Order: sequence, then C-alpha cells, then structure tokens
Amino acid sequence: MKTGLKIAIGADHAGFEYKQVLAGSVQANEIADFGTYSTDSVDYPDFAHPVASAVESGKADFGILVCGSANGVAITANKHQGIRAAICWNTELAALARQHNNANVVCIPARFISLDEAKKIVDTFLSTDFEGGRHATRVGKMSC
Ligand SMILES: O=C(CO)[C@H](O)[C@H](O)[C@H](O)COP(=O)(O)O
Repeated sequence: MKTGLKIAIGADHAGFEYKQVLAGSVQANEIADFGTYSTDSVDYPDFAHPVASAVESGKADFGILVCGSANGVAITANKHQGIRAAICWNTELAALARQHNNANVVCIPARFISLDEAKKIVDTFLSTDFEGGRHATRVGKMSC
C-alpha cells in the first residue's frame, strides 16, 4: 500500500459501508472523508463534488468515490475540469486507469463487486504510476 498521499474519499448511502473500510485500508495516508456518514438515502453529487474539488485544487493527490454503480459519482466528478475519474471494477482496469489515462479519481461500484476486490482496486490504483509518453499526448487532448 502506497503511503504519504493525501486522499479525499466520499460515497453515497450505497457506498457508505465500503467507504468506511476503504478509508481504513489506506489509513497510512492523510485521509479527508467527505461523507456520507450513514446508510440513510442521500444524493451522490453532494459527495462527489467535494472530493473532486479537493483533488482539482491540489488539496488531495487522489480521490476515491463509491456509490452503487459508480456511474453517478464518475459522471459528477468528471464535470470538474481537472478531474479524470475512472470506474474500476477490477484491478487490471485500476492499473490501466493510472498507466494510460492518468486518472486521479477511482470510482468503485459497491453493489457489483466484493469488498475484498474494492480494496485491491484501490491499492492497485494508488500504487500504479502514469506511463506518460504517447499517453500524455492523449491525456492532453481530453479537455474540450
Ligand atoms: O449507483 C448510484 C448512482 O449511479 C447510486 O448509488 C444509487 O444507488 C442509485 O442512484 C439508485 O438509487 P437508490 O436510492 O439507491 O435506489
């Protein structure tokens, strides 16, 4: 597990329980938990925006977002100009999101993968470096 990172984490009600465990699994880093803080029904944009803003501003190095499908938090986070949020449902996708897309937010579909897989995905995401080269050219063209 990577250490020395500043990590922003957030989830809606569907991702709350996974968020609690994931925050603990990366506790060797500096964690900012933007909620939610229970399984009471909430709106995922209310938690995706502050995580994305923390990463976009540089207050956090990476973001972790969890909801039921990961679609909502990913779509929301990617509204932020400085965010490259990737939905990852296995460790290979988590590695590629970092290696090829320089993703800075990992989005976890809590209702579709196990907690153990989620922990492996986050560990892989935080431990994998961007490859640069031809991929940097492509990432540089993402903004519209
Ligand atoms: O997956 C989600 C958004 O992409 C959310 O976590 C919700 O689960 C989804 O919006 C369904 O809403 P519900 O109130 O949990 O039925």
